[in-house]
Amino acid sequence: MSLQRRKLKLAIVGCGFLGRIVAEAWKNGLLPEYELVACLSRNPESARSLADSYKCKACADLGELLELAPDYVVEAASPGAVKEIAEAVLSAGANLVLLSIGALADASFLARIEACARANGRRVHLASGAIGGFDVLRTAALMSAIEASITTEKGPNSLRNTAVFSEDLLDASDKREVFSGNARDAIALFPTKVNVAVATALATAGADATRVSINSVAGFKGDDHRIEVRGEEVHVVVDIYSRTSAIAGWSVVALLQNLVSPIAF
Ligand SMILES: NC(=O)C1=CN([C@@H]2O[C@H](COP(=O)(O)OP(=O)(O)OC[C@H]3O[C@@H](n4cnc5c(N)ncnc54)[C@H](O)[C@@H]3O)[C@@H](O)[C@H]2O)C=CC1
Ligand SMILES: O=C([O-])CC(=O)C(=O)O
Repeated sequence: MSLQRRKLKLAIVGCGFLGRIVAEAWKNGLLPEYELVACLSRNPESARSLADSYKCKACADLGELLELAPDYVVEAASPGAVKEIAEAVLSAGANLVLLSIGALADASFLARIEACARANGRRVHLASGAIGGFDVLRTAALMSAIEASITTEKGPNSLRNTAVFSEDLLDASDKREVFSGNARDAIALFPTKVNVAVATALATAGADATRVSINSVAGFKGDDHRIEVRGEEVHVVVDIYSRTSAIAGWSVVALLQNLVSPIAF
Protein backbone atom coordinates (compact mmCIF):
# COMPACT_ATOMS: atom_id res chain seq x y z
CA MET A 1 0.00 0.00 0.00
CA SER A 2 1.41 3.37 -0.95
CA LEU A 3 1.07 6.83 0.54
CA GLN A 4 -0.13 8.77 -2.48
CA ARG A 5 -3.15 8.43 -4.76
CA ARG A 6 -1.90 9.41 -8.20
CA LYS A 7 1.10 7.76 -9.81
CA LEU A 8 4.33 9.69 -9.47
CA LYS A 9 5.94 10.59 -12.77
CA LEU A 10 9.43 9.19 -13.13
CA ALA A 11 12.10 10.22 -15.63
CA ILE A 12 15.55 8.77 -16.21
CA VAL A 13 18.60 10.74 -17.31
CA GLY A 14 21.33 8.41 -18.54
CA CYS A 15 20.14 5.35 -20.43
CA GLY A 16 23.07 3.00 -19.93
CA PHE A 17 23.56 -0.06 -17.74
CA LEU A 18 22.14 1.37 -14.50
CA GLY A 19 19.33 3.45 -16.02
CA ARG A 20 18.04 0.34 -17.76
CA ILE A 21 18.00 -1.62 -14.49
CA VAL A 22 15.63 0.96 -13.03
CA ALA A 23 13.42 0.92 -16.13
CA GLU A 24 13.35 -2.88 -16.18
CA ALA A 25 12.38 -3.01 -12.48
CA TRP A 26 9.57 -0.56 -13.22
CA LYS A 27 8.38 -2.70 -16.15
CA ASN A 28 8.47 -5.78 -13.93
CA GLY A 29 6.08 -4.17 -11.47
CA LEU A 30 8.48 -3.34 -8.66
CA LEU A 31 7.57 0.36 -8.73
CA PRO A 32 3.78 0.34 -9.10
CA GLU A 33 3.40 3.81 -7.57
CA TYR A 34 5.38 5.34 -10.43
CA GLU A 35 4.78 5.94 -14.11
CA LEU A 36 7.91 6.02 -16.26
CA VAL A 37 7.24 9.01 -18.50
CA ALA A 38 10.53 10.04 -20.06
CA CYS A 39 14.20 9.42 -20.59
CA LEU A 40 17.16 11.40 -21.85
CA SER A 41 20.70 10.44 -22.69
CA ARG A 42 23.69 12.10 -24.25
CA ASN A 43 23.68 9.21 -26.67
CA PRO A 44 20.26 9.63 -28.36
CA GLU A 45 20.31 6.03 -29.58
CA SER A 46 20.42 4.72 -25.99
CA ALA A 47 17.48 6.98 -25.08
CA ARG A 48 15.47 5.79 -28.09
CA SER A 49 16.23 2.18 -27.25
CA LEU A 50 15.14 2.57 -23.60
CA ALA A 51 12.04 4.48 -24.67
CA ASP A 52 11.10 1.75 -27.15
CA SER A 53 11.60 -1.01 -24.60
CA TYR A 54 9.67 0.68 -21.80
CA LYS A 55 7.17 2.83 -23.72
CA CYS A 56 8.17 6.22 -22.44
CA LYS A 57 9.20 9.36 -24.31
CA ALA A 58 12.80 9.75 -25.51
CA CYS A 59 13.48 13.43 -25.00
CA ALA A 60 15.82 15.46 -27.17
CA ASP A 61 16.86 17.70 -24.31
CA LEU A 62 16.24 18.44 -20.66
CA GLY A 63 13.65 21.11 -21.41
CA GLU A 64 11.47 18.58 -23.24
CA LEU A 65 11.82 16.15 -20.32
CA LEU A 66 10.89 18.76 -17.72
CA GLU A 67 7.81 19.80 -19.74
CA LEU A 68 6.39 16.41 -18.78
CA ALA A 69 6.52 17.56 -15.12
CA PRO A 70 8.26 14.53 -13.59
CA ASP A 71 8.05 14.15 -9.81
CA TYR A 72 11.37 12.31 -9.69
CA VAL A 73 14.31 12.48 -12.06
CA VAL A 74 16.75 9.59 -11.66
CA GLU A 75 20.26 10.49 -12.75
CA ALA A 76 22.28 7.50 -14.01
CA ALA A 77 24.58 9.37 -16.37
CA SER A 78 27.79 11.00 -15.09
CA PRO A 79 29.01 13.55 -12.55
CA GLY A 80 29.12 16.07 -15.41
CA ALA A 81 25.46 15.41 -16.13
CA VAL A 82 24.59 16.12 -12.49
CA LYS A 83 26.19 19.52 -12.81
CA GLU A 84 24.33 20.17 -16.06
CA ILE A 85 20.85 19.19 -14.90
CA ALA A 86 20.51 19.51 -11.12
CA GLU A 87 19.45 23.12 -10.77
CA ALA A 88 17.07 23.03 -13.74
CA VAL A 89 15.44 19.83 -12.44
CA LEU A 90 14.90 21.22 -8.95
CA SER A 91 13.75 24.60 -10.23
CA ALA A 92 11.17 22.82 -12.41
CA GLY A 93 9.72 21.25 -9.25
CA ALA A 94 11.13 17.72 -9.55
CA ASN A 95 13.07 15.81 -6.94
CA LEU A 96 16.39 14.33 -7.95
CA VAL A 97 17.82 10.87 -7.30
CA LEU A 98 21.57 10.75 -7.83
CA LEU A 99 23.99 7.96 -8.64
CA SER A 100 26.89 10.14 -9.81
CA ILE A 101 27.46 11.47 -6.32
CA GLY A 102 31.04 12.42 -7.13
CA ALA A 103 29.66 15.70 -8.48
CA LEU A 104 28.96 16.73 -4.88
CA ALA A 105 32.67 16.77 -3.97
CA ASP A 106 32.56 20.30 -5.39
CA ALA A 107 31.60 22.23 -2.26
CA SER A 108 30.30 25.30 -4.07
CA PHE A 109 28.13 23.17 -6.36
CA LEU A 110 26.84 21.24 -3.35
CA ALA A 111 25.92 24.50 -1.60
CA ARG A 112 24.16 25.75 -4.74
CA ILE A 113 21.98 22.68 -5.20
CA GLU A 114 21.21 22.55 -1.50
CA ALA A 115 19.98 26.14 -1.68
CA CYS A 116 18.10 25.44 -4.91
CA ALA A 117 16.37 22.36 -3.46
CA ARG A 118 15.39 24.31 -0.37
CA ALA A 119 14.10 27.27 -2.37
CA ASN A 120 11.94 24.97 -4.49
CA GLY A 121 10.77 22.69 -1.68
CA ARG A 122 12.38 19.70 -3.40
CA ARG A 123 14.95 17.13 -2.33
CA VAL A 124 18.09 15.51 -3.68
CA HIS A 125 18.23 11.83 -2.73
CA LEU A 126 21.58 10.06 -2.73
CA ALA A 127 21.26 6.44 -3.80
CA SER A 128 23.38 4.02 -1.81
CA GLY A 129 24.88 2.87 -5.10
CA ALA A 130 27.58 0.24 -4.80
CA ILE A 131 27.87 0.73 -1.03
CA GLY A 132 25.42 1.38 1.81
CA GLY A 133 24.99 1.73 5.52
CA PHE A 134 24.58 5.52 5.31
CA ASP A 135 22.20 5.30 8.28
CA VAL A 136 24.80 3.89 10.63
CA LEU A 137 27.63 5.95 9.14
CA ARG A 138 25.71 9.18 9.68
CA THR A 139 24.67 8.11 13.16
CA ALA A 140 28.27 7.37 14.16
CA ALA A 141 29.38 10.74 12.78
CA LEU A 142 26.92 12.50 15.10
CA MET A 143 28.10 10.76 18.26
CA SER A 144 31.70 11.98 18.50
CA ALA A 145 34.66 12.96 16.41
CA ILE A 146 35.30 10.14 13.95
CA GLU A 147 37.91 8.75 11.62
CA ALA A 148 36.48 7.55 8.34
CA SER A 149 37.95 5.57 5.50
CA ILE A 150 37.00 3.53 2.47
CA THR A 151 39.27 0.85 1.07
CA THR A 152 38.42 -0.42 -2.37
CA GLU A 153 39.71 -3.50 -4.17
CA LYS A 154 39.23 -3.74 -7.91
CA GLY A 155 40.54 -5.88 -10.72
CA PRO A 156 43.17 -4.01 -12.77
CA ASN A 157 41.04 -4.05 -15.92
CA SER A 158 38.54 -1.71 -14.29
CA LEU A 159 41.38 0.78 -13.79
CA ARG A 160 42.14 0.96 -17.52
CA ASN A 161 41.96 4.48 -18.95
CA THR A 162 42.88 5.99 -15.60
CA ALA A 163 46.16 7.67 -14.63
CA VAL A 164 47.15 4.80 -12.33
CA PHE A 165 46.81 1.94 -14.81
CA SER A 166 49.86 0.04 -16.03
CA GLU A 167 50.04 -3.32 -17.78
CA ASP A 168 52.09 -4.84 -14.96
CA LEU A 169 49.05 -4.59 -12.67
CA LEU A 170 47.45 -7.31 -14.79
CA ASP A 171 49.71 -10.07 -13.52
CA ALA A 172 51.08 -8.65 -10.29
CA SER A 173 51.16 -11.41 -7.69
CA ASP A 174 50.37 -9.08 -4.79
CA LYS A 175 47.73 -6.49 -4.05
CA ARG A 176 48.91 -3.03 -5.22
CA GLU A 177 47.70 0.19 -3.68
CA VAL A 178 47.25 2.54 -6.66
CA PHE A 179 45.80 5.49 -4.77
CA SER A 180 45.98 6.73 -1.22
CA GLY A 181 44.56 10.10 -0.31
CA ASN A 182 41.31 11.80 0.54
CA ALA A 183 37.92 11.62 -1.19
CA ARG A 184 38.36 14.99 -2.88
CA ASP A 185 41.62 13.92 -4.55
CA ALA A 186 40.18 10.48 -5.36
CA ILE A 187 37.25 11.83 -7.37
CA ALA A 188 39.55 14.33 -9.12
CA LEU A 189 41.75 11.44 -10.28
CA PHE A 190 38.93 8.97 -11.06
CA PRO A 191 35.96 11.19 -12.00
CA THR A 192 33.54 8.33 -12.73
CA LYS A 193 34.88 5.48 -10.60
CA VAL A 194 34.76 6.55 -6.98
CA ASN A 195 31.29 7.97 -6.45
CA VAL A 196 31.32 5.59 -3.50
CA ALA A 197 34.21 7.51 -1.90
CA VAL A 198 32.37 10.81 -2.14
CA ALA A 199 29.14 9.25 -0.86
CA THR A 200 31.06 7.82 2.11
CA ALA A 201 32.64 11.20 2.76
CA LEU A 202 29.29 13.02 2.67
CA ALA A 203 27.89 10.57 5.20
CA THR A 204 30.94 10.74 7.50
CA ALA A 205 33.93 13.06 7.79
CA GLY A 206 33.68 15.12 4.59
CA ALA A 207 35.68 15.02 1.37
CA ASP A 208 38.92 16.36 2.87
CA ALA A 209 39.07 14.14 5.95
CA THR A 210 37.78 10.84 4.57
CA ARG A 211 40.70 8.57 3.66
CA VAL A 212 40.51 6.59 0.45
CA SER A 213 42.67 3.65 -0.53
CA ILE A 214 42.24 2.03 -3.94
CA ASN A 215 43.89 -1.29 -4.57
CA SER A 216 44.41 -3.35 -7.69
CA VAL A 217 44.16 -7.11 -7.26
CA ALA A 218 45.09 -9.15 -10.33
CA GLY A 219 42.37 -11.59 -11.34
CA PHE A 220 39.80 -9.96 -9.04
CA LYS A 221 36.31 -9.70 -10.51
CA GLY A 222 34.03 -6.95 -9.28
CA ASP A 223 34.58 -4.46 -6.49
CA ASP A 224 34.96 -4.70 -2.76
CA HIS A 225 34.38 -1.57 -0.70
CA ARG A 226 35.26 -1.66 3.00
CA ILE A 227 34.11 1.43 4.88
CA GLU A 228 35.35 1.92 8.41
CA VAL A 229 34.36 4.57 10.92
CA ARG A 230 35.86 4.82 14.39
CA GLY A 231 34.33 7.04 17.02
CA GLU A 232 34.63 7.18 20.80
CA GLU A 233 31.97 4.56 21.39
CA VAL A 234 31.43 2.89 18.07
CA HIS A 235 33.42 1.07 15.47
CA VAL A 236 31.51 0.58 12.23
CA VAL A 237 32.58 -1.61 9.36
CA VAL A 238 30.48 -1.82 6.20
CA ASP A 239 31.96 -4.16 3.64
CA ILE A 240 30.24 -4.71 0.32
CA TYR A 241 31.40 -7.00 -2.43
CA SER A 242 29.63 -6.83 -5.74
CA ARG A 243 30.50 -8.82 -8.85
CA THR A 244 29.10 -6.09 -11.13
CA SER A 245 27.81 -2.55 -10.59
CA ALA A 246 24.19 -3.72 -10.93
CA ILE A 247 23.76 -3.19 -7.18
CA ALA A 248 23.87 0.56 -7.87
CA GLY A 249 20.88 0.39 -10.23
CA TRP A 250 19.00 -1.76 -7.76
CA SER A 251 19.78 0.74 -4.99
CA VAL A 252 17.72 3.30 -6.93
CA VAL A 253 14.81 0.87 -7.09
CA ALA A 254 15.06 0.33 -3.32
CA LEU A 255 15.24 4.09 -2.75
CA LEU A 256 12.18 4.78 -4.93
CA GLN A 257 10.24 2.06 -3.09
CA ASN A 258 11.24 3.55 0.27
CA LEU A 259 10.05 7.02 -0.79
CA VAL A 260 6.46 5.81 -1.14
CA SER A 261 6.36 3.09 1.47
CA PRO A 262 4.30 3.62 4.62
CA ILE A 263 7.05 1.76 6.47
CA ALA A 264 10.22 3.63 5.58
CA PHE A 265 13.86 2.86 6.28
N1 LIG B 1 27.05 5.78 -6.61
C1 LIG B 1 27.60 4.63 -6.96
O1 LIG B 1 27.93 3.79 -6.12
C2 LIG B 1 27.81 4.31 -8.40
C3 LIG B 1 27.65 5.27 -9.35
N2 LIG B 1 27.87 4.99 -10.66
C4 LIG B 1 27.69 6.07 -11.63
O2 LIG B 1 26.45 5.92 -12.27
C5 LIG B 1 26.51 6.54 -13.56
C6 LIG B 1 25.88 5.61 -14.60
O3 LIG B 1 26.61 4.41 -14.67
P1 LIG B 1 26.36 3.35 -15.85
O4 LIG B 1 24.91 3.19 -16.10
O5 LIG B 1 27.17 2.18 -15.52
O6 LIG B 1 27.03 4.10 -17.08
P2 LIG B 1 26.76 3.85 -18.65
O7 LIG B 1 27.98 4.38 -19.34
O8 LIG B 1 26.33 2.46 -18.93
O9 LIG B 1 25.52 4.81 -18.97
C7 LIG B 1 25.57 6.19 -18.83
C8 LIG B 1 24.57 6.80 -19.80
O10 LIG B 1 24.50 8.19 -19.50
C9 LIG B 1 24.62 8.94 -20.71
N3 LIG B 1 25.24 10.23 -20.37
C10 LIG B 1 26.52 10.49 -20.07
N4 LIG B 1 26.68 11.80 -19.82
C11 LIG B 1 25.47 12.38 -19.97
C12 LIG B 1 24.99 13.69 -19.86
N5 LIG B 1 25.82 14.71 -19.57
N6 LIG B 1 23.67 13.92 -20.07
C13 LIG B 1 22.83 12.90 -20.38
N7 LIG B 1 23.25 11.63 -20.51
C14 LIG B 1 24.55 11.37 -20.30
C15 LIG B 1 25.46 8.10 -21.64
O11 LIG B 1 25.20 8.41 -22.99
C16 LIG B 1 24.99 6.68 -21.27
O12 LIG B 1 23.82 6.33 -22.01
C17 LIG B 1 27.99 6.86 -13.80
O13 LIG B 1 28.24 8.23 -13.56
C18 LIG B 1 28.70 6.04 -12.76
O14 LIG B 1 29.94 6.64 -12.38
C19 LIG B 1 28.18 3.73 -11.07
C20 LIG B 1 28.34 2.73 -10.15
C21 LIG B 1 28.21 2.95 -8.74
O1 LIG C 1 30.75 0.23 -8.97
C1 LIG C 1 31.54 0.50 -8.04
O2 LIG C 1 32.04 -0.36 -7.33
C2 LIG C 1 31.91 1.90 -7.68
C3 LIG C 1 31.79 2.89 -8.72
O3 LIG C 1 31.81 2.62 -9.91
C4 LIG C 1 31.65 4.27 -8.28
O4 LIG C 1 31.78 4.54 -7.10
O5 LIG C 1 31.39 5.11 -9.13
